[in-house]
Amino acid sequence: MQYYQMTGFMGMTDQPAEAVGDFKLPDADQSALYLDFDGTLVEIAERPDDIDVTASITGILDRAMDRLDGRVALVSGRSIADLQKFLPDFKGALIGTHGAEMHIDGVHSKLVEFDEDTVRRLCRLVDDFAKLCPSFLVEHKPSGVVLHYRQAEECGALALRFMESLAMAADGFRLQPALMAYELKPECVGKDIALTRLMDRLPFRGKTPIYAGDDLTDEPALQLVEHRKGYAIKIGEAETVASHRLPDPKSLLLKLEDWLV
Ligand SMILES: O=P(O)(O)OC[C@H]1O[C@H](O[C@H]2O[C@H](CO)[C@@H](O)[C@H](O)[C@H]2O)[C@H](O)[C@@H](O)[C@@H]1O
Repeated sequence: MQYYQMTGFMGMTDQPAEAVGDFKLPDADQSALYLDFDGTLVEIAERPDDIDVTASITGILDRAMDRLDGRVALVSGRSIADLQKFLPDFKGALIGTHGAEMHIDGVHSKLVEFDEDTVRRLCRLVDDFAKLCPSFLVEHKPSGVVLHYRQAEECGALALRFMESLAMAADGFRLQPALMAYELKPECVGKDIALTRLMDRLPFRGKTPIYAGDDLTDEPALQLVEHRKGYAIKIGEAETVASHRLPDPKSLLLKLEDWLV
């Protein structure tokens, strides 16, 4: 049994055999495009602020917005403020902080309730802890906090123990393991939950969903897209519920470029 089957992300039936990248995207006129950000659209970098949002990425997003009449959304673990910092001209929908917030048509909304005092306390505690090992990097989010250890790999186990303890003590919050990072986020947050809300409103409603994502946090969203008979695309080699796969962000950009001609 595979990992995602054990955790309930993946059904017990075999996935269809398909060579990596060997699939055709559906008619753009009938589709909506949902893209994870880090590791899917942009390559992973040493630090969250080091990512390179290339002209090719912004160009593809512009073309997709045009070709799909605005049915393009980014679905990220990053906060919306952070996404907007990297993509100031993007006019599509944004789902941020793993589904805790949404920005659409210039309107920002908070999608889940959580205790803001607890978030402030968690941020302070993680900030203090990180001072013990200067290579740690702390990222504050509106609804949580991330402890990055990419520059302090030897401290990964220590980071896990500390963040696990905080998760146990903070009512309503849970630990989210991430790429070389541990995050504390509200229990009720999920990209799939936010995505359901977005898919059910115009201009996304009734269109075939195409979702690309690389992380564990994308799996519930990929599962939702499979369920809705859309195109779930896993980026990278990790196990997945998705029926389609591409090796890296570069190949996703090429696939989208071909599709949008
Ligand atoms: O949901 P995503 O858009 O994939 O965001 C997931 C997290 O991405 C960022 O952290 C990761 O990417 C960084 C830049 O490549 C990398 O340095 C870090 O090690 C990764 O964990 C972001 O900082 C987080 O807030 C997102 O949740």
